[in-house]
Amino acid sequence: MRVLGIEGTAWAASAALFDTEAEDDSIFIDSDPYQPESGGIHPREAAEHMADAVPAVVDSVLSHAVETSDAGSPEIDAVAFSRGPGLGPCLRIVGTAARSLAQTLDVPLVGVNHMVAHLEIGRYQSGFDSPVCLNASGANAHLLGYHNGRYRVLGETMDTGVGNSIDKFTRHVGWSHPGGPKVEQAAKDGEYVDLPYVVKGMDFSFSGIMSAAKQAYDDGEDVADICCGLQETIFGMLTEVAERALSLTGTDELVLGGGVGQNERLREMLAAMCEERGAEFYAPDPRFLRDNAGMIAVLGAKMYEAGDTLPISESSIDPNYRPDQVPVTWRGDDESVARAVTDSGDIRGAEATVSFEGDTVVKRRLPKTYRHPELDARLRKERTVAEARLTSEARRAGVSTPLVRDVDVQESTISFQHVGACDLAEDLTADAVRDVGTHLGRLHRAGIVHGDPTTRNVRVGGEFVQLIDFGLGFHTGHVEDHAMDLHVFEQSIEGTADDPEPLREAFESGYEAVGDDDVLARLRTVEGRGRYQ
Ligand SMILES: C[C@@H](O)[C@H](NC(=O)OP(=O)(O)OC[C@H]1O[C@@H](n2cnc3c(N)ncnc32)[C@H](O)[C@@H]1O)C(=O)O
Ligand SMILES: Nc1ncnc2c1ncn2[C@@H]1O[C@H](COP(=O)(O)OP(=O)(O)OP(=O)(O)O)[C@@H](O)[C@H]1O
Ligand SMILES: [Fe+2]
Repeated sequence: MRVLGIEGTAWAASAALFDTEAEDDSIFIDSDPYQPESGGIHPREAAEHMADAVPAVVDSVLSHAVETSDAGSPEIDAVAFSRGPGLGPCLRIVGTAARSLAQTLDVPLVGVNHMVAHLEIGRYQSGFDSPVCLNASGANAHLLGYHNGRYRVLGETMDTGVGNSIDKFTRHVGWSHPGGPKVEQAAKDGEYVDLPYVVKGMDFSFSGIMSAAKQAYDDGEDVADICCGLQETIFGMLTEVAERALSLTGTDELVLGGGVGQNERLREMLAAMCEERGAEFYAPDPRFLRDNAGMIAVLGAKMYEAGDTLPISESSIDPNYRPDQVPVTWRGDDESVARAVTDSGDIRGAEATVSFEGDTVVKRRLPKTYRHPELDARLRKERTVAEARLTSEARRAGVSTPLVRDVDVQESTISFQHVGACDLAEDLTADAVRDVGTHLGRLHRAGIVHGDPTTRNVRVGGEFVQLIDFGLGFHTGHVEDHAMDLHVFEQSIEGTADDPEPLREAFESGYEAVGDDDVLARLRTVEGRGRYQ
């Protein structure tokens, strides 16, 4: 089968031929990038570039198709194109080009989600079955896992995409677009500086770091040092949430996607994290990480094989096309990112190792070699202190938590009373989830957020449903922070439950009974935020 793919969501006008029967599975790609003269990507200029460059790259791929066919014709079976997400003016040009080519060649049209393509190229090349995927691209940053016919968003940025955040900083210091490679280069000569580190469960945000980085530059801090601090902080956050996703789902395969994935330091951190926990890591070659039509053609071929083609009349583009909206027609229903976790003896959580000594649980935050040593020391200490303090304070606020028996901040170790029979993830019932809602309501009333309320951080099967793992918690009366806590919990349910809706309802009814209505109202706006800016 031979599929011609066309990409053009933002900056890369690209076409590719994927021939599934070629000996080496070869993928021929021709791309023409748009380079803004100044500033960032201008949608109108980018669209003008698409209008010029898409026909040229398509022609070049068609010529290649003719050259590599015995028939003297291109022998294309289907045309696949990026349907979204991306810049509307660019997508429209690509959509028009793809429709007319499919009609001229008289072959089916396949509409591909660009973010799912960033994921599937890594899955295809790695041969992994059901990995967690970290998409680190310009306009996006999220973790995806497949479950029940859809890719679930396990965690994502609450504001801008990771590449766009970096590019905004480099614009501030007067460097040309794209900024990512320049930050990578400059960081090599820099010394680490501290910047705000913001992770909430598997979600994260970049705006605070970026303001702090710009401020540091304006204050005369060495730009190479800031670049080093930026990379260590941002990529440390992405690696941490990726690890949390592996831990939450029980998966031992991670693939990387997106243009920021070309960064050596990010790849090094992810590889080190995976090695440390015995997981496998795969990062495609740079030409398949940055926007390219090869990934569109590869996913296009899978979709075409599954009969997932589009009538021309229904092939409109969608600038906000989310990966979790895509019906995944090319994978089996029985595949899933969520697998049973078999625990024998010690448990390796995302952050710590936990060992059981009688009815005592000893939690140690061991150093993470992927993190910069200064950042690592700071986080381990801060979180150990927060966890011990907030676990006790939560009890006083009427929330069931284990007793804290001993704390050793120097060694980042805490001893807790053993509670519950299993994690909520293993026995996910509406009743237990309702109790979690009530607990969070009480906690918020006491001015505390949990910070990482997932189905693995709740223990069930004992006298009470108990909350554990307060290491990311803090004191706050802000509605926004409280709503974020609820969002993190709901995402963890949606990531793994077969039928999340009744659980969500139970959770919110539990919260409503004691918590603040404003928080539930804010939750609705949090859910729709930070996507594709
Ligand atoms: C929707 C679509 O148009 C969009 N595409 C996109 O953002 O292009 P992509 O090729 O995946 O990523 C580009 C980003 O990748 C960054 N980048 C490129 N090389 C980098 C490097 N060595 N280190 C860090 N960032 C890098 C650039 O600065 C830029 O922000 C997306 O996938 O979100
Ligand atoms: N007090 C406790 N009683 C019983 N089991 C516990 C207790 N504390 C931790 N565990 C078990 O250990 C696992 C990991 O603990 P914890 O969540 O605190 O570690 P972590 O490394 O912070 O994990 P993550 O960041 O992945 O949530 C829990 O999911 C739970 O199964
Ligand atoms: Fe992309």
